[in-house]
Amino acid sequence: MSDPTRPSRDEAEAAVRTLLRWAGENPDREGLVDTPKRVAKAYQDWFSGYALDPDDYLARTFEEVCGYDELIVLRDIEFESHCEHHMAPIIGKAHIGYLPDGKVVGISKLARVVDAYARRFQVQEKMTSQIADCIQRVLQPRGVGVVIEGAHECMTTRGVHKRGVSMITSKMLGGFRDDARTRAEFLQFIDVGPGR
Ligand SMILES: Nc1nc2c(ncn2[C@@H]2O[C@H](COP(=O)(O)OP(=O)(O)OP(=O)(O)O)[C@@H](O)[C@H]2O)c(=O)[nH]1
Ligand SMILES: [Zn+2]
Repeated sequence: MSDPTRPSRDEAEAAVRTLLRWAGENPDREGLVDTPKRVAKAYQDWFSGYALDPDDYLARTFEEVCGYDELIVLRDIEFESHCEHHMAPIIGKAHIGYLPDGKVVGISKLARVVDAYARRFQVQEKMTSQIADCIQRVLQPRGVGVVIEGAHECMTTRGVHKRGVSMITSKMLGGFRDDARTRAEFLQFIDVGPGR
């Protein structure tokens, strides 16, 4: 059911015109006349995650894996998100590991879970937790580890103006939290950081 409090597309486009005027522009000049429409369309893309239920991606599992019970790692999952404080891009990579408990998921589904959370307004810590909690809740593996490396444009193109800074966050659950060897093996597999 659609949310009756949600603004219409016309209202969203009018808000973009207001911002353009506030920046000192004339939204009626040729180059800008279609910009509110383009921005609304871009928002539908950047924030498409609100319409998705990430749990759905993990519903289909496979059990014919000949008893495979070791670490499964998907590293370097690129994502694009936006920080909820400044609405500025966060560009980065997520790395996910889990210890299966009798069933596995198609690996693309882990990347889909990342996107479903990334395409929202985010704080990196929250996104890291959301991804790990979703995998734990739905797949119920023996453990999950999520590490995210993000570059925050609110720190590079404005404010403190620091380039080349990465924020690294991690969330470890189950065996990844309790067993130092599992955690170490995961971190060795993903080998986070430049120069690897
Ligand atoms: N912990 C955390 N902080 C973030 C994230 N994205 C942006 N921030 C920070 O959120 C903070 C918001 O601080 P405020 O003081 O309210 O905002 P501000 O005046 O624009 O701060 P400056 O960025 O320092 O100019 C800033 O320090 C940002 O660097 C994130 O994902 N996690
Ligand atoms: Zn920010």
